[in-house]
Amino acid sequence: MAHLEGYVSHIRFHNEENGYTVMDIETTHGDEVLVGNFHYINEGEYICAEGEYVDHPAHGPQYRMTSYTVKEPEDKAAMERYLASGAIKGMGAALAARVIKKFKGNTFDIIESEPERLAEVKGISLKKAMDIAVQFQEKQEMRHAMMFLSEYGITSRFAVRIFEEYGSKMYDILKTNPYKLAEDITGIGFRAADAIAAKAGIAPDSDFRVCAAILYALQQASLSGHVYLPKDVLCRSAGQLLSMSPEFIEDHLMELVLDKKLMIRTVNEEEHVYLSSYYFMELNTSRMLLNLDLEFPMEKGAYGKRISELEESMDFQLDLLQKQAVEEALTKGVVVVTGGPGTGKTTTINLMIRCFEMEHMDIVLAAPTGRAAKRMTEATGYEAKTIHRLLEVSGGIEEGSSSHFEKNEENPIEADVVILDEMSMVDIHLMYSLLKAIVPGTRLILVGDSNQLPSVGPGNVLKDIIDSEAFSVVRLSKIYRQAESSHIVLNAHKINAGELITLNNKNKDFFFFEKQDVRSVMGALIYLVKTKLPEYIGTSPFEIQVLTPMRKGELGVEHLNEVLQYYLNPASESKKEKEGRTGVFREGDKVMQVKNNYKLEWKITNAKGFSVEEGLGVFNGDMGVIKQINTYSERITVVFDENREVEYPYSNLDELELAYAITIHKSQGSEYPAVVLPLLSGPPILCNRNLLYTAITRAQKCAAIVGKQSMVEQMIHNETEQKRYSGLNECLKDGI
Ligand SMILES: Nc1ncnc2c1ncn2[C@@H]1O[C@H](COP(=O)(O)OP(=O)(O)OP(=O)(O)O)[C@@H](O)[C@H]1O
Repeated sequence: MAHLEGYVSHIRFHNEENGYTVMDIETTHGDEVLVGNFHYINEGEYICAEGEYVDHPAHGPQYRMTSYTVKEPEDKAAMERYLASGAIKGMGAALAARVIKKFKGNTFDIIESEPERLAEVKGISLKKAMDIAVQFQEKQEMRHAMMFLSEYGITSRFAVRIFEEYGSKMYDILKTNPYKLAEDITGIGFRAADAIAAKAGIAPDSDFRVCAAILYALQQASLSGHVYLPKDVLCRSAGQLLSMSPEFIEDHLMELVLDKKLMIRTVNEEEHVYLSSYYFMELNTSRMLLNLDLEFPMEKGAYGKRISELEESMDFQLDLLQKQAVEEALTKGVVVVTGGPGTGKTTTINLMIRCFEMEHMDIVLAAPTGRAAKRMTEATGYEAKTIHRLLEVSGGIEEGSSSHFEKNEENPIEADVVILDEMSMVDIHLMYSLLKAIVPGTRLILVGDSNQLPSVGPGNVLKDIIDSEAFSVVRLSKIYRQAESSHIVLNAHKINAGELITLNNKNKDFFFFEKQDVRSVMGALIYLVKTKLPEYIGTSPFEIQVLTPMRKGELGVEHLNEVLQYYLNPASESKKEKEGRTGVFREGDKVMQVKNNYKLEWKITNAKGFSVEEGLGVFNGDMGVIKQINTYSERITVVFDENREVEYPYSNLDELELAYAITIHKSQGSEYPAVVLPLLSGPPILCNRNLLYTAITRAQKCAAIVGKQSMVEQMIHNETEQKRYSGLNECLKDGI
């Protein structure tokens, strides 16, 4: 063990995650390279480290630290060095020298206890003096906090968030109830908090621990789409987390109910346990929907006349259901139109729009994703917005709270009719936010295919609304898009009906390639994406979307992206790269935003590089291409649809993923010129009919399956949908 001490003259590298740092140290006998896990360190500080000298194979001799302390600067020279190091913003070398010259060895005492005196130095105003003092104090506190948190195994990245959230209360929270971190700090879950609690010596059967596990189990359930959990399911799942009996867990439920953190609703003698926020969200969604369902009396003759006028201007006859849909849209407050691909949903929306136009009504169209909104615009000739844009997302507020929209009950959407497409993708959060912004008197028309996968977020909104039988529902079933010319449509309907599909490749848009193992699937897939399909439909390989059921495994998203990146955007000297969470990002890569971020700024620039439009928000599922990686400013520029450019600081990179391959779940609501599906094997709970149906219906011009026919058949026969615990249906039925 050797001792090393000196000033940090330069920090060469610092990993936020684990604190690993490489720095140059200026010692009395020359410069040294010091490496180790440092949690908070600034250039200009004086370090006393214990450790050993090692000879790194690539970087040569260096000193590897095992423990260290930061020595407070005691003499004039050390103080001047610290102040001049850039640690305090607005203080450079010249100013630091003047301050030290004036206050000498008392400088730090003055900054701490009489900071106003700093203003006696030329170039420091009273305001600047106070600012220096605040920064100085924050640095001291932060270092102290970092050292404290590192003893609990907390990395610098989270330590900063914890300190910012709680300030000096943090010490108390860590010692008494570290589970609070799981509630308040994004990125810290129950398990991380539990590990901290164990280090803090908190008893395994403490109330805090059990309550935290219950809340965590419900939060995890919401990530799987559940709005509530039945009591027994919840107690079992929290019990498993803690290795405790469900009965022990049950005893703690009431505590959380009294604390207003949980709500319990009894339905058919079964107790449904909700996080309070979800309980009220569901209840209010139900109430607001029912309030919208007004009658708009109109004489039969009047709308009959409208419909005949419409028919006269068209080259085909409306079927009875389409007529019914239009009639109900004119006379009811809430109408649902559902049906599979090619059954005339878009045509029906267009008819409704024409009728509303005749009545001089204000019509607003929206869909959950940018891509779906774009399609709606093209199909109707009316501008359709994303629901987020319609609600006017405002930046600065975290996802999950519903108050991040400018449009709400106080500032509602001004329209006579709101028509929403791709309703199967709308989760309970979004529906609730949307309904808050629609006042009774506005008609709401919900269009979607209830056989698509349910929304990624919690809830089963479209299905619940249909199943509740509380509203007019028109189920379109006749397939109009000519079956013989589109095997995508024909096969989608067959799959939905549980019928096997013919995989003989005797058609123009639906292909199957039988392959028995991963290697052969991979080979065929690469050939299809890189060469065959771009030629066949006349597009670029980036327009061919690989969809897969899973994230993990050789045919999962992560591995497929690695392979496809290698073939479609290989490394080259001219392309910069940056290591991300799941792999390398490279200039020219196809990427996708994987969470809603209401704060990210985008801009559209003209040919001369001037910004012509700007806005906030990039949403889950938005796809783009990496235009530039700037290693100097540590930012990645991505160009999304409509040439929207977004700059991602490196710290936001976990919001991006490579998107050569994406999960079928993520593809919902989007359509692609061609889709390739590798289907070899997968867990039955995931690989069901719904999933195959959703994947196939994403393809516009061409769908190709590569894998085993038996797997395709298995999926068609597998009707088991993952159960979603959602109570909207019951609320609507009960009229609450
Ligand atoms: N009553 C009808 N008679 C004849 N053709 C019709 C009728 N209704 C719709 N069509 C035609 O059927 C085709 C499919 O209709 P449409 O695009 O409205 O279906 P969709 O349900 O919106 O399909 P998708 O969900 O795949 O977009 C269109 O070409 C449309 O013109």
